[in-house]
Amino acid sequence: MTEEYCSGFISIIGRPNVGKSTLLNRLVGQKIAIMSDKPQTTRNKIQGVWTTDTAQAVFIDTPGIHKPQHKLGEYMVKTATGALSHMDLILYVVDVSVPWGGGEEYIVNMLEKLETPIFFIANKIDQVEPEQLARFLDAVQKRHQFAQWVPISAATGANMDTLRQLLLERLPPGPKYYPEDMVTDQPERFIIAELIREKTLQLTREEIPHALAVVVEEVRQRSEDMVYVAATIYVERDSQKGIIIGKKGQMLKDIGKLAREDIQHLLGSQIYLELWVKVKKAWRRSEVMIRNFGYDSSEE
Ligand SMILES: Nc1nc2c(ncn2[C@@H]2O[C@H](COP(=O)(O)OP(=O)(O)OP(=O)(O)O)[C@@H](O)[C@H]2O)c(=O)[nH]1
Repeated sequence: MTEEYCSGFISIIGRPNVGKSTLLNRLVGQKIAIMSDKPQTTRNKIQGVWTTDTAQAVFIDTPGIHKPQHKLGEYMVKTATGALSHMDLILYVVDVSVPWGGGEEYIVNMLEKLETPIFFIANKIDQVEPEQLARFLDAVQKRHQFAQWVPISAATGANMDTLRQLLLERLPPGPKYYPEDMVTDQPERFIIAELIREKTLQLTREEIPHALAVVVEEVRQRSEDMVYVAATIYVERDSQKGIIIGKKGQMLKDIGKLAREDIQHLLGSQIYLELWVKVKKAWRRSEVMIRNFGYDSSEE
């Protein structure tokens, strides 16, 4: 039997301390940290990937879901809402051991504007009696609707199998974006792509938008101490290609040099890095998503 592979992008959101990281770690087992000194480049960064035989869930961090205190806050919230609308599923985590309050209502009001399916994750059920949990859920269910209500304990693992099952059922048909080994001990390919992307953004500054993809085509051991890496930088317009290549190819050389240094550091061996720049117009949404998530939330 051939079953269609499914994949999608999921964001875990919620107020501070509700257990988002604990839940993520339960789901993917390991956090992937992406190095960058430029905050914007890690906006919507990948937090982790969960791969099964039939599906792959990519978890994306969309910071900024909080009550805006000032203009920048409002901007952040707008960006976050934009990013959330690109997700296939949102896990909205709530701590059932503390009373439901205005902070939660604020988030829910914002979430209700989205069309993205949302699971209400009632976390820390190990902290409350069943009656208290029932009352909590009942109060929220009277006022709001969610695609699923899933009580769990991220700390103890209670009901996590149910959540995993429900989550897999929600993923649309799609490719395996990342190799399995990414969440075990070899996230090289992914990190190499991130490093190249980071250097490209760093050197070209505002001249190209953050929507740019790096695909690592090949990582091959050439000799005992030399690894060959081939990667393609995808952009949307010819003008952007020109900027990245630069005069007489100088920009691309500089990007390659900086990236190579970091990759050498990462892999602990000499690197031969070959970079191409290609224009690919009109990406599908899923393709935009794989572009390492530096997309502009206003684009479609
Ligand atoms: N008892 C209990 N504690 C939990 C559970 N899930 C998380 N915690 C604890 O709650 C605290 C906050 O958990 P985090 O996973 O760091 O919460 P977070 O939402 O990522 O927090 P921020 O990073 O501040 O947004 C930690 O001390 C966790 O150990 C749970 O299901 N039960």
